[in-house]
Amino acid sequence: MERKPVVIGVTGGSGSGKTSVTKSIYDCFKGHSIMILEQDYYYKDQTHLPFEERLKTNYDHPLAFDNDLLIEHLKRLLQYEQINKPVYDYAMHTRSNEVITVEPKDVIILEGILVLEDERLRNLMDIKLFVDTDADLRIIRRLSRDIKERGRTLDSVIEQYVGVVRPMHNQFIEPTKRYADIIIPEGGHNHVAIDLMVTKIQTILEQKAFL
Ligand SMILES: Nc1ncnc2c1ncn2[C@@H]1O[C@H](COP(=O)(O)OP(=O)(O)O)[C@@H](O)[C@H]1O
Ligand SMILES: Nc1ccn([C@@H]2O[C@H](COP(=O)(O)O)[C@@H](O)[C@H]2O)c(=O)n1
Repeated sequence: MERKPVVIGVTGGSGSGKTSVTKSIYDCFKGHSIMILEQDYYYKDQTHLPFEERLKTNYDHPLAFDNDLLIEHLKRLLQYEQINKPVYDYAMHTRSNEVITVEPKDVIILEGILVLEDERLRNLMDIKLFVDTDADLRIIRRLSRDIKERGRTLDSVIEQYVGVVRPMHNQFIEPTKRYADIIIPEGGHNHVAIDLMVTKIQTILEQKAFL
C-alpha cells in the first residue's frame, strides 16, 4: 500500500476550543510522527498595508486566507516533502518575516475556523471534526485570550465580535458543521471525545502499518 499521511481537519468557531482539542490529540501521540498545521498562519500577507488599514480587514471571511498556499503546502506534506510554513503575528495583523521549515509527518492535524469551508481542503481530509461550543462561552473565552495573548483591548474584542466575528460565524463557519464526521461539544476539555479520536487515529495508523 502506498504510504500517505492521515489528515484530520479540526474546525469550529473562534474560542470554541479547536486549538485545545488539537493539542490534546497531539499530546497523546508525542514521540510519534504527528504535526499541526494552523490555518491562521495562512492569513494573507498584509505587510504592504499600513497598520491602520490592516485593522479594517475582515479576518473571519474566507477571502482573508491564502488557501492556495495552504493547499500547496498540504499537498507537499502529503508527498512527504518539507514546507516553509509562514508565521503569523496577531498583534501586527500580518505574517512575520520568518518561516518555519516543517518536516513531513504521518499524521497532519489541520486546524482553523474555515478549514471545512473550502471543498479543496475537505477533499484532502480523512477525518473532519467540528468543535461545537455555545456562542456565550466562545466570546468569554475569546475575550480573555485576545486580551492576554493577542494584544487586544476589551472594547476592540467586543466591537470586532459584534461587527464581524458573529455574523461571519453564522454565515460561513456554522454551516460547515454539516461536513463534519464528528461533532465535539464543549471543546477543549471533552476527554471522552478526545479519547475516541485518539483511538480512531491509532486504528488508522495501525491499518496503514505506521505504528
Ligand atoms: N472546555 C473548556 N473550558 C474552559 N476553557 C476552555 C475550554 N476549551 C478551551 N478553553 C480556553 O478557551 C480559550 C480558547 O480556546 P482555544 O482552544 O484557543 O479555542 P479556538 O482555537 O477554537 O479559538 C483558551 O484560553 C482555552 O484555554
Ligand atoms: N489579525 C487577526 C487575525 C485573526 N483574528 C481572529 O482570529 C480568529 C481565528 O482564530 P481562533 O484561534 O480564535 O480560531 C478569527 O475569528 C479572527 O477574527 C484577528 O482578530 N486578527
